[in-house]
Amino acid sequence: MIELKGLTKTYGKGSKSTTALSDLNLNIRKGEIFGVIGHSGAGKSTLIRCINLLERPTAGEVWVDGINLTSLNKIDLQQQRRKIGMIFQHFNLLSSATVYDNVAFPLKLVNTPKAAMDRKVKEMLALVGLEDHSNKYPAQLSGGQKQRVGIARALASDPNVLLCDEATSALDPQTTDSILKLLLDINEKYNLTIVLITHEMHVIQNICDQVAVIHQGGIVEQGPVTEVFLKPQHAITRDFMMRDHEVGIALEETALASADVSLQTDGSSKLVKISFLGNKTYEAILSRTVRKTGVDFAILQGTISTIKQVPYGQLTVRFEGQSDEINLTIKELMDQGLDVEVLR
Ligand SMILES: Nc1ncnc2c1ncn2[C@@H]1O[C@H](COP(=O)(O)OP(=O)(O)OP(=O)(O)O)[C@@H](O)[C@H]1O
Repeated sequence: MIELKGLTKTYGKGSKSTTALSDLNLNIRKGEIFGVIGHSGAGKSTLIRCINLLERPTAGEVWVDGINLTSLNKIDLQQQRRKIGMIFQHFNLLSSATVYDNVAFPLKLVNTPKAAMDRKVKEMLALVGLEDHSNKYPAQLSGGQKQRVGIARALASDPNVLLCDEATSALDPQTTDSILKLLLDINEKYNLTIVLITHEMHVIQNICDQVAVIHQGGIVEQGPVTEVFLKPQHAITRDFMMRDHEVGIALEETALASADVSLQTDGSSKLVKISFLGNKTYEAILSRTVRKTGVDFAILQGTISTIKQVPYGQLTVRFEGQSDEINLTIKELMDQGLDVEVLR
């Protein structure tokens, strides 16, 4: 659906130039919610603005729906851009226009007949739950309501793709969640491809199918959110996880220290991290297994949460017993579909 090939963007020239994106490649499938996460200055805004060519890449190609946007002339590009909606951190609404006129704006630009425009605007306002606010001005709305207008406006032209540029960064946590829920509903209802950039892991965790981690203008890690979330490989990804789970990480460090003590006393213990996904999170797999193998365990740290409404759990556990019994326990857990990482 969206393919970025060798994307490079350099701002400025000579010694004062900054390379924001460097030979970046990315593939986004139709109907996916694809999140790009990165620290400030990593290149997120540049990347998302290159997808609809609000920013022209210095080199590389942008393909959307089988069309190479970078090869189009101005008129053809304008036409293709209508199929790519965009929402922004600070909403970018017309302050002197009503909610109705803000949503109608892209339809007026292409001379949509009045009756069709009225139908579409009302449909979009109902979709975002603002049908009773159509005569208000942006200044009379809350942040979440302003973003809902932004979403209604972006969807009014029936786009195939919605780009979200830090769309919830200016909102409080509760409003953020309601906007994320709306994006998820829209994705499901219209099979709309959504690309979002963010610096917040919980945004990715809430609604994304796939995630790419961007650092210094390149993608350093990418994959299904469940995989990247449960087994972060790159230091930058781990850093993001740590910010969201600081307490858990601190406890894990304590657990590692306690394992050292235990190892010094009897030698037959192992510290492991067990990850559960889906319904397995709620099953009594661990207790069933240790009852069978005769191993004791101490739980040193644990989390249960959800990734895009799928439950997952992570436990840091110290097994104690004969070393062959411990190894058998680990094997049995893995055979039952749990992910087990031996920490020490
Ligand atoms: N118009 C510009 N002119 C010059 N340099 C720019 C311009 N826009 C971005 N940059 C530089 O490109 C790099 C990437 O910036 P970009 O805004 O894409 O990062 P970001 O990940 O979106 O950061 P943030 O989260 O802070 O918005 C930075 O070093 C930035 O200073």
